[in-house]
Amino acid sequence: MQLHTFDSSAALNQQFAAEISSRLAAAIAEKGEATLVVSGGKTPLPLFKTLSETDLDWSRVTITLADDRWLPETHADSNEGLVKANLLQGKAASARFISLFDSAYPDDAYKGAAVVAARVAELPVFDVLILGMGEDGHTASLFPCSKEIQAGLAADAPVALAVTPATAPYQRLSLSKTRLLNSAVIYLHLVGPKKLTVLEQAMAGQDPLQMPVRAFLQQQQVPVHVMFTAN
Ligand SMILES: O=C1O[C@H](COP(=O)(O)O)[C@@H](O)[C@H](O)[C@H]1O
Repeated sequence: MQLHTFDSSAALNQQFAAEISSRLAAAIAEKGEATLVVSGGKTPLPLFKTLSETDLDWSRVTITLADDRWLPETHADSNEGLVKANLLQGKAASARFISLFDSAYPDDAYKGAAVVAARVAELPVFDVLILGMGEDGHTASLFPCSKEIQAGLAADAPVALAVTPATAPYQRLSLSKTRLLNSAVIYLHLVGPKKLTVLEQAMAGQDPLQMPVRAFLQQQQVPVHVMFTAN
């Protein structure tokens, strides 16, 4: 794991967006297409705006989420709604988006999970994966408080699974550890001093069931860059 610390959110976003677009451009040059996986929550909003203003052949980029709340995109807490309103705009408006929600089962992520998993299974190796982290050490929707945590971290997990966190609202749809690790590079995007304290706690112990973000920070399969700013 490499920790990159920035003086401000503006400096982080500028450097981070440049790095992401350069990796996506390299993937397009090599394969004709690129895949970007982002996270929801409050942290990535300014990054999404910067990315949406970045020159790139976005029509060759497929974007999906590491996780989402099981909600229609019109709901204020939908990560899909957030991405569509803030990232799939401007220069990035032509990117293809793969939803982690299925309106055929609007109230039951467990019934819809297989349909979403089939969509995600068609995607190649993720060229760029951006993860966030909660103060309980969850990442994507791999929550330590959920009964699905062992399944989500298992080597033979399906690519996506339904999750019900005990300490956070809504049923969720999360990509599994195995699918998330099928990435060329992973970025962990952290803003604020509390997130640094949680990162230090995650690095100080080993059990991913207690802090699932450890499954990404403490592995050797995929390079991980932590992009951090205190403010
Ligand atoms: O519940 C979630 O939280 C994490 C962190 O969110 P933030 O608001 O602190 O940035 C996020 O990465 C995840 O995608 C989301 O579902």
